[in-house]
Amino acid sequence: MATKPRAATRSSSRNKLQADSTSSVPRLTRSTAASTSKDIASKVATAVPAKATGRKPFVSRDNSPELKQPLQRATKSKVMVAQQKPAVDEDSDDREPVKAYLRVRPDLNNDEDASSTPYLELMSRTSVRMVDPSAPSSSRLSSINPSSVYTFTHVFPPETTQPDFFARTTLPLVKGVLEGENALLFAYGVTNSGKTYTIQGGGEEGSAGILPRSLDVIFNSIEGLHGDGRYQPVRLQGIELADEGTYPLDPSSRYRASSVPALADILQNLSISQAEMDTTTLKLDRNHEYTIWISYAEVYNEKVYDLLASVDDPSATQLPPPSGIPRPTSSYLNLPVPTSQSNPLLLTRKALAVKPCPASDSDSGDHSSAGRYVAGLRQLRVHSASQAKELLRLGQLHRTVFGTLANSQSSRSHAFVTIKILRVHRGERNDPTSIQTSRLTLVDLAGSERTKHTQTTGDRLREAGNINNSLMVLGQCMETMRNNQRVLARSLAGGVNAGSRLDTRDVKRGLAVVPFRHSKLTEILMDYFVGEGRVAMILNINPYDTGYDENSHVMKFAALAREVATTAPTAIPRPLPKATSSKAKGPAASHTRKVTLSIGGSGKKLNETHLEVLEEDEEMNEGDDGDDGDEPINPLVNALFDEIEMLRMQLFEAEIKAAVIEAETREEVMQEMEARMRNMEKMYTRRLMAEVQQHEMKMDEKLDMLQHSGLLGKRAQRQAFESESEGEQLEDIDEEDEVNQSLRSEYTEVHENDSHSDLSRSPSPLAGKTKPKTSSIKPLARPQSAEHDHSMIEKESSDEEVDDGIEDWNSPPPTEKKSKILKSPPPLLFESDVEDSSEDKVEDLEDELNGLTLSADIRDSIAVVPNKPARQKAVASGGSGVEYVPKPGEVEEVVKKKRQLKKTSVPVEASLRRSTRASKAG
Ligand SMILES: Nc1ncnc2c1ncn2[C@@H]1O[C@H](COP(=O)(O)OP(=O)(O)OP(=O)(O)O)[C@@H](O)[C@H]1O
Repeated sequence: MATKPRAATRSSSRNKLQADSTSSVPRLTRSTAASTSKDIASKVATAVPAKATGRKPFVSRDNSPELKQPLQRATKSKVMVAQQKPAVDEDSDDREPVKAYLRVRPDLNNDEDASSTPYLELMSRTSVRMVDPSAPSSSRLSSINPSSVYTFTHVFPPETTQPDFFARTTLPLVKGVLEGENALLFAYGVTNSGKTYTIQGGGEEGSAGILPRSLDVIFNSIEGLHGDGRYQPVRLQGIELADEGTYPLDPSSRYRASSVPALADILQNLSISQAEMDTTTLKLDRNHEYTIWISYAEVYNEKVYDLLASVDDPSATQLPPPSGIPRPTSSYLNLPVPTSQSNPLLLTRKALAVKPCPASDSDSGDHSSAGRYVAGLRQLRVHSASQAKELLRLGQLHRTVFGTLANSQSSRSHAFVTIKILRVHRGERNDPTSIQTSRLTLVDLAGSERTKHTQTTGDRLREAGNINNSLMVLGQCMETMRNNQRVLARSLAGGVNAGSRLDTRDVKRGLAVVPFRHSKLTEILMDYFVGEGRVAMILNINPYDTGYDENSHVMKFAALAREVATTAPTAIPRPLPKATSSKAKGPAASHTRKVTLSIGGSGKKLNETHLEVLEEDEEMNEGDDGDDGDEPINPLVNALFDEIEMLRMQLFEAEIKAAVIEAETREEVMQEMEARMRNMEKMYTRRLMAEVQQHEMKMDEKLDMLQHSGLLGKRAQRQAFESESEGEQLEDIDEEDEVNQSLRSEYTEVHENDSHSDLSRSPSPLAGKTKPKTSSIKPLARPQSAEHDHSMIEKESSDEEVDDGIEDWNSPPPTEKKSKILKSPPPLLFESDVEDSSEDKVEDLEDELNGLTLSADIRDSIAVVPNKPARQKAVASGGSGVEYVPKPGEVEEVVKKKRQLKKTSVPVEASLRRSTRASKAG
């Protein structure tokens, strides 16, 4: 009877391959090396041998026949086997990278100022940029780029809701677990970044985290498909018969923490909400029955503790034995408060050992591939989501109590919740070998802040050191796995290119040992990385209250994790283990600390509880979980292994140190170079500015010279003349008329004055200038001596200098002066020069004006000596007065000189303005 189904299975395998060879020709045309490479990749990605995995999760009882005992194989499943096995075999390299999700915590201070997150910028749905705010702004512009772009599977901005986050990250894993896959999800980030909020949730409506939601979805989906719990899980993936009388369990029974009003009632600040429910339901194969089991552990100070150790299990015929020493009360949740200081309450908890699973747990029968488990960790069955949440609440309470006792506001331990699902086909519920186990582990890691930032001392320092150590080892494991995978890929590529067969032993030899055993955290998680399981990581980041350094460290960790691939998970039925036998337990070391716990606050009575916490070390030879203690372990091999790991660690540390020194040196050199470049930049800028100023001054001087020489004015005049053409000419004519008139009026006035007094003088030319030029020509008094007048006019008209003085003080300088200026322009380098030259100009002009006054005296006599045509004109005018008639060309001459004077006055004015400005500035 036993051989027939086995033959059927083998034949079905052959059928599968045959079917595949015809249906999947392209796949089979790949080189042998390539297919070998897949096989190797799935098995030797790390130095710790992986389990024989790669089988697809089944969707019905028939699609994983090779996992079951031959006796249980039904012939009717052959067809399905033939169809599905090839896919299983070919896809044995079901490796996928670790998924990394980034979640940005909102600003809880409601700080709307966006500048409070200067170093984090969301670039897309999968990437963010971080810019080091401490980097000097100049270096941001330089070639040295202080910003880094990090890529994730998905980036969740601060406004992401809990349901949305759950649906995108955890729901696919929950689905996989219900179908027989294993999955690990851990939250990583610095303190206060939202890890606990993400996993467990907040207190508000709709803020339940991924853990309660996962439980809701699981129980929604298996509604009506509950198994009877005849078998219970042991270790990592083993199954054993449940204790008699523990099943069937009344689903309405509840787990209890305490029968005494206790500390548990006071420390009720727990975030796992009972009221809220996620209504998502997944479609499952209804031919299966499911039982759900929960375990809750924490790693604190490199010791593993069971957070459900003291929970009263209603299914157990007797309560778990009280741990520790007979003192006032037993386990930590049954705490009467307060107690006196002289008789402190003793809290005991025992650390659990992490042990290798027995070979029987491995489907390959290989001891090394069976993984490691926490010996003595309770796995409690739950029948409903609310029961599960209640249990987790108690575990959370336990964690909070001990966290509070450790005087810590934040989670200083790594908390692991594992939801284990046992699934069996209804028709095979009595066959333990057909039971499949799958598990989902959610890990809330302790904050990743570094000790140098937290300035911790004493116990806190030890705590922080252990946290950092475990997180560092996790990083090292990932790095080694990634390097191994690269080595492997290179070897495979080389083998394929060379067309040679690959020797797996050679490939294995080139792989490094992954240091999982260097910390409890990695030891527990190891199975997900080396064996089977899908791994996802949530990066929590709080850009508001935490620094750039801390968060960039977290980002780098994520970047590393994303480069690691894990093997796709599989559900494997396990053989029933041998009967368990108790073994002699070795003495356990213990660590005791005394703590005073104060409870109370505003409006509450202050209670003080004096506690003594006894943390016992794990027992070295505990054999309560079956045959794992029987595994033959060669002490020499173990010692050598430890030696290798130690050396590797030393090498790793040395490399890290060297890398750090190199990075620091580079940074120093870079900063020095930048400083130098900045200094040079400043120096050149100063020089440039000085040159620009000099050029401006020179330009001003040149302009001054040009203006002094009248070149600029002439050009402008010429241009104006060209543009205005005729109109300008008309203006000139007007101006000539004006001059003509003013000469006449002066002439008239002179004669009028002469009629009153011979000694009176004509008004000064300046006064004449202020007079309206449109003054009408009065009838002139008859000149006393017309001949004298005429002779004087002739004399004056022959004297150019005197004529120049007639005009206003804007009149152009004499021609000799102009040429003088052209020949030697006055240097205007110093203020005093400017002032001197302008003062000189003013003095010159005043002299000219004085000369003008003198010429007025002369003009007195001019008016009375009209020339002949003038006299004739006077007669023609009716004889009422003598009118002055200018000589031919006289008016034009005066106009010309007037213009010249105007031009000369412009540079003088400019010089005056500049000297005024300079004196103000001085
Ligand atoms: N997405 C979010 N939306 C609203 N509040 C949040 C969010 N994330 C975190 N918080 C709040 O921020 C605070 C800190 O979060 P939490 O305790 O989860 O941080 P943590 O990373 O677990 O810290 P520790 O490592 O110290 O335990 C809590 O008050 C929490 O309610």
